[in-house]
Amino acid sequence: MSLKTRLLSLVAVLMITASLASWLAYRELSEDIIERWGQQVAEIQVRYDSARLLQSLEREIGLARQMADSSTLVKWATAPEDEALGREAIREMESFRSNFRDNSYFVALRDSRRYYYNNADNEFENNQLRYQLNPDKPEDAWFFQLIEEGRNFHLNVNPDAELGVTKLWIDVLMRDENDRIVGMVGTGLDLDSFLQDIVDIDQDGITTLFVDYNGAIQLYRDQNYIDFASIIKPEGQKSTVDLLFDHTEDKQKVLGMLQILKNRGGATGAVESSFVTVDGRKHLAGVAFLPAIGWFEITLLDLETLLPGSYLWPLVAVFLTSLIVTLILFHLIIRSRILKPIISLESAVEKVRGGSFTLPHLDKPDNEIGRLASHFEKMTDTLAHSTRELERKVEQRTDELHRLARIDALTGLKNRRGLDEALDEEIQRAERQGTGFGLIWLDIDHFKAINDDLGHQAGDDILCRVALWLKAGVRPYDHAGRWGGDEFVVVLSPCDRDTLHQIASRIHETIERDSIRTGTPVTVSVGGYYCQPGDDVETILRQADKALYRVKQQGRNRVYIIDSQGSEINPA
Ligand SMILES: Nc1nc2c(ncn2[C@@H]2O[C@H](COP(=O)(O)OP(=O)(O)OP(=O)(O)O)[C@@H](O)[C@H]2O)c(=O)[nH]1
Repeated sequence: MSLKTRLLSLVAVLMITASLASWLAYRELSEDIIERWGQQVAEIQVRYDSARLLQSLEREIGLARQMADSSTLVKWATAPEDEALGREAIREMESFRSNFRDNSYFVALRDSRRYYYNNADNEFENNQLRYQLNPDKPEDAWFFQLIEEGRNFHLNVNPDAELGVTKLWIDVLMRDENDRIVGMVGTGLDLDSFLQDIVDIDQDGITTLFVDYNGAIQLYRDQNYIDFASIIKPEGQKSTVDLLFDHTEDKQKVLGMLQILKNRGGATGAVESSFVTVDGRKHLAGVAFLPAIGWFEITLLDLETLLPGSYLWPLVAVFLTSLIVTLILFHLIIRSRILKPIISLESAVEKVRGGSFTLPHLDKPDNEIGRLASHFEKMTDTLAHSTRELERKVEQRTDELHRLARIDALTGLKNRRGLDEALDEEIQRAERQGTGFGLIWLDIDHFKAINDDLGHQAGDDILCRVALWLKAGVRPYDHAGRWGGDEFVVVLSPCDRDTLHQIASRIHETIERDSIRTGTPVTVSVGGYYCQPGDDVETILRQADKALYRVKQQGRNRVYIIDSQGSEINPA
C-alpha cells in the first residue's frame, strides 16, 4: 500500500472515529436539550390545558355551588311535600337552568330520593321530577356513594340510562343550616362537545387527558378508555391511566408522579414530567394536580411529531459535508505539502542511486520536506562535483600508469612495451603510406666488464648516459627506447635508407666520442634494418638482430645496416 493510501486511510479512520465520538456526544447533548426543552414545553402545556379546563368549568361549578346554597332549595329539600315551596323551588331551578352553559340542571333530594332534571329543550317543563333514586340500582349508586363520602363537590363522567345522556356531571352537595346533607345539585356538560372543546383539540403531537384522584381516566379523546362512574367502582376495576403506557416502568413512573403531586397537596403550579412510551412512540408526560376539582391533568407530548428526527437531517448533511470537505482539503494539502515532494524526492534519490546526478525538478514546500529536498539537491551537487573530480584524477592516474607502463624506469626512454606499440604504429603507417622506415638495434660493448669492473651503479650511470646521447642523436619524432639490459632500439620514421645510415652512424660516433669525456669510454655495436611496407614485427626484429649479431661477430663497435634483401646499406 502506498504512503498516500496509508496516510489517507489513517486520516479517514481517525476522522471517522472522531466524528462518531462527536456524533454520539451530539446525540447525548441533543437528547439532553430536547429533554429540557420538552419538560418546559410539557409544563407550559399542562398549565395551559389545566387553565382551559378550569376556565370552562369554574363558572359552572360556581353556579352549581350557588344553587346548592339556595335557601329555597335547601328548605324544600327538607320539606319536599310542601307544594308552594315546591313551586318556588322549581322556579329557582329553572332560573339556574338558563344560566348553566348546558341549560340543564339536576336536583336530587336525599330524604325523598327524588331526582329532578330539565334540559336545554325544556323537555321536562312541569315534569321536572324524573324518577326516584333507588339505592339498589347500580346506576343510582353514584348518588348514595357521594352522600356517604360527604364530598361537597365532585365531577362525575357518567351515562344516565334514565335520561339517555352521557355527561360530565358537576355534583355539589346541598347542606342545611346544621350541615346535614339534604341533597345534591348540579349540571351536566355534554361529554362529546366538552371533549371536543377541551380535550380533543386539534394539536398534532399533543394529547391531553384528565384523571381523578385515583388515576381513573375521566376525560380522554378515546371514550373507550374513560372510566365512567368511577366513584362507584371498586379499586382494580377502574380504567386507570396506566392502561395507556406500553411499559410497566412507565406505568410506575406516572403513578409515582401522581403520588408526588398528591403528597404536595396541590401546590400551585407544581408539574412533574417524565419520558414514557405510548403506542411504541416516545412521549414526554407532564402531570399537574388541579386541587379545585380533585383531578390530575396529564399532557403527553409526542416528541417525534413535535421535534421530528428529519429536523436534524440538515445538521447531519452539514456534518457529512464538512467531513468530506475536510478530507478533500486534507488530501490536497497533504498531497501538495508532503506526498508530492516526497515522491519527487524519492525518484531523485533513485536516480542518484543509479548514478545519474541530473535531478528532476524537486517540489520544495516551505517545510521540513522542502528543506530536506533543498539539502538533497546541494548534497547531490557536491557528490557530482566530487565524483567528477575523482573521475578526472582516476583518468589522470590511469594515463600516468599507462605512460609509466611504457617507460623504462632507469633511463626514462620507452621500454619494450612502448617500443612494441611504436613499432606497430609504424608498420601500419608504412603499409598505409607505402613508405619504408628504419630500425636501429644498439648494444653496449662489453658492458658486463664495466659492471664487473666499476660496479653496478656505474653500469647504471652508463646506461643513463647512453640513453641521453641516444635521445640527443635522434629526431623529435623518432622513438628511442631501451629493449632490456644494455640493448637499445630506435624506430625512425619517416626515414629513407640514407637517413637511417646517417642517424645510426651519428649515434655510434656520439656515444664513443662523448663517453670519453666522462672518463668511462664506451663503444656500441649498432645493427640496423630498413623496413619495407608489409614487414611484420618478427621479421623486422629478426633482421635488426641479425645485423647486430653480425656487428658483434665482426668485432663490435661499428654500424651495420641491411635492407630487406639482406644487403648492407652503405653511406651515400
Ligand atoms: N648495471 C647494470 N647492468 C645490467 C643491467 N641489465 C643488464 N646488465 C648487465 O649487462 C650485461 C650484459 O652483458 P652481455 O650483453 O651479455 O655481454 P657484454 O658484456 O655486453 O658483451 P657483448 O655484448 O658481447 O659486448 C650483463 O652482465 C648484465 O648483468 C642494468 O640494468 N644495469
